[in-house]
Amino acid sequence: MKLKFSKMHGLGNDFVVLDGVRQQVSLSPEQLVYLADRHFGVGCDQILLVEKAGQPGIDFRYRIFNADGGEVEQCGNGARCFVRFVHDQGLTDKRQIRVETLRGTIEPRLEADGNVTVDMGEPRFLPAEIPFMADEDVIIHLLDVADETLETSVVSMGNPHAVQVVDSVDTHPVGEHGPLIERHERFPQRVNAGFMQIIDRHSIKLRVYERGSGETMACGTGACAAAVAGIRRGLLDSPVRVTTRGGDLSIAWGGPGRPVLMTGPAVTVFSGEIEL
Ligand SMILES: N[C@@H](CCC[C@H](N)C(=O)O)C(=O)O
Repeated sequence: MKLKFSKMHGLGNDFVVLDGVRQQVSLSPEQLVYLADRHFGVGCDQILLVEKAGQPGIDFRYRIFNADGGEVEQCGNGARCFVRFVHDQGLTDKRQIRVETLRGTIEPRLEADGNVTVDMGEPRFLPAEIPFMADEDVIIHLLDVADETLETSVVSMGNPHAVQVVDSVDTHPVGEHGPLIERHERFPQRVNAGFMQIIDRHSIKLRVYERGSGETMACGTGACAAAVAGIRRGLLDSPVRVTTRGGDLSIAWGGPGRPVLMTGPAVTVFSGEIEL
């Protein structure tokens, strides 16, 4: 089977994007892992699949697979690439679309300056998939990791994030703590581990060790989760500039009950065809 794909990225968080509207796409976990493999396949952090929507009023269905082949609920940098892909490929002429994901609807919009703003929906501090969370008002949880007790905020942006404040993202042991947090027994579905350094009330530096992909250059939902956690903890004010290893995102949040707006770039690198 030959599959057409585009290689895209949002701040270096890179994707293989597949058009499942005009071609038949049904991939096994092994084929997904092969596509994501940086040595034997195309190479990416996530594979994004565009499908026809299953409900009226929605433009497309958006499916996301981590590099380990597991399907997940949400991907923020991918959402920006998604709207650029469907627009540039002629799948729609709309600049703002409604997209269904495994956890609700998001609305990405292509801006005149080429950036994309995504209405990511409401964050939640009581994710059903994280059973140990007992009270939505509890915004700091103590997590024992590597002989240390970490103060983490657990935020769902559709997908789960455990975010902590660190003194320096450059020297913090992200590579050591990230995998331990990702697979901590308190997260049966595993979790994305965020490490944020507060620069001032409107800016942070962020590294994210992603569930199923390892540390990435940037994580869109991780940026939303970190900004939301910082605002709820009284450390930050909206909008927040989030500086990742791949560049900057702007995150705006009006507080509980309001959606998170994420703005940043979406870039196509090349398109190709691969035999699977
Ligand atoms: N890179 C993404 C998040 C992708 C999914 C994540 N690894 C998960 O397992 O939840 C983003 O930009 O949000």
